[in-house]
Amino acid sequence: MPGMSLEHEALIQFLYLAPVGLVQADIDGAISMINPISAQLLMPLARGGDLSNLFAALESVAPDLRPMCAGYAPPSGTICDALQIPVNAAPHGKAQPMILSLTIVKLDHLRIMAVLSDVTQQVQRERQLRQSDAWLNAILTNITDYALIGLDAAGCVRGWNDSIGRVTGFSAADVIGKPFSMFSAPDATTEAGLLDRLHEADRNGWCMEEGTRQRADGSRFWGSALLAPLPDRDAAAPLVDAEGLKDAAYCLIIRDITDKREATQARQRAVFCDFLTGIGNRRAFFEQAELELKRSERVPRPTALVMFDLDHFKSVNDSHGHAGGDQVLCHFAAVLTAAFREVDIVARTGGEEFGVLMPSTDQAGALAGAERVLALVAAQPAMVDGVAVAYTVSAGIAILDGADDSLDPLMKRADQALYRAKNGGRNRTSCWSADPDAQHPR
Ligand SMILES: Nc1nc2c(ncn2[C@@H]2O[C@H](COP(=O)(O)OP(=O)(O)OP(=O)(O)O)[C@@H](O)[C@H]2O)c(=O)[nH]1
Repeated sequence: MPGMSLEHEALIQFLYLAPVGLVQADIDGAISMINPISAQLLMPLARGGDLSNLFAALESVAPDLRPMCAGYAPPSGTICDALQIPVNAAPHGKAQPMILSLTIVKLDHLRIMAVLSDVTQQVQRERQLRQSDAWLNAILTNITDYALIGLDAAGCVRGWNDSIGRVTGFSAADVIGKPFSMFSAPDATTEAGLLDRLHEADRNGWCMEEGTRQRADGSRFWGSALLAPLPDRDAAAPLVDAEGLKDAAYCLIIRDITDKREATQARQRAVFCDFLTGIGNRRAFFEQAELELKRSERVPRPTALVMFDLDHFKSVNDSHGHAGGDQVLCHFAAVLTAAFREVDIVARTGGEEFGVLMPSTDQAGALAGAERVLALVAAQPAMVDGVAVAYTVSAGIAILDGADDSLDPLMKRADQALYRAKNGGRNRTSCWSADPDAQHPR
């Protein structure tokens, strides 16, 4: 029948193109059909390259196949399922002994079908995973400068290893059930920042950050935090032994790297620091702010931008020289650093223009921050060659809008508010509003 031959042709084509080895044989192993992948896998094993019989071809590596098939009584069914056959003779050019996976299905009392694949790499990966487990266990019990913490899906502490006490000074009673932000200094993180880390770990498989951490006694250290989601735990085979860690959703490893901080910061300074003031440069501001904006897109939260511009700076330069003007800029950068949190992104975005992006901050919080800066500048003039130089600054504030798809519209609004503060007489703050008359002047 033409239909039959078409079907047969399609089957043959499928067998040839299948990404695994397929062999059809009779119940005694005599091969009636073999696809190229099977031939490739079996050829090096078959004595004299003879591929007429499946059992004979595999004789040297799986001698019990023939009796296994002969002894399989049911009329049809799976004779063996993903049987791993180590091929002792490593193939040419490969140091790794090869491992074949073999499944044999009895189709009827006359025919069997075999599925063959090379699982060498998979087995190697499984072995590596087991090694990692062993390694992780070693960390848990032996290494002392890491604190290993198990977190639940919401980022709250479930368990820890003994070294948590050595690294952070916290005891079990202090940490259990608390969000992992408790290990960060309060001004170095926000509640939403904690969720960001969990999302980033979920998306990328891990998340690593460095920052100021806090010990139980309030003292601070520079620490790295590696956060990794854990695969679903099999209760019968816990990955780690410590109480509370085995069912954790995330693994957090905190390390005290105070001694490496200088090297890390020197590298970052070269790329992301303003050469004059030492605070973030324009590039750092744009990169970090875009990142922050993406985070607030995923987990909405208020985000504020404050743009500062020194007033009549040209006349500061004219009176005290360009070098004197530089010292005033440095003074203002130091004021900004003191006035804002570590989590805020503070940068010099232009000549005498500075930007501060404040995560998880609403208009009232941003306004308070800007007013704090104006008060500090008024209270502590810059010192230029031993002479006090009084100066003032204006600030424009804008809040991230759900429609903002980049930093540009937010900056534009903050600039408009800043322009209004300047026009309103300088040395003041202004919050952007869609209605220009309603913009909040100081
Ligand atoms: N010392 C110093 N001056 C700078 C630097 N970058 C920009 N400037 C000066 O900053 C001044 C900015 O002047 P303008 O934009 O006219 O503004 P302004 O005099 O501050 O007046 P308003 O902003 O309107 O209050 C110019 O004189 C620039 O030369 C810098 O790195 N160091």
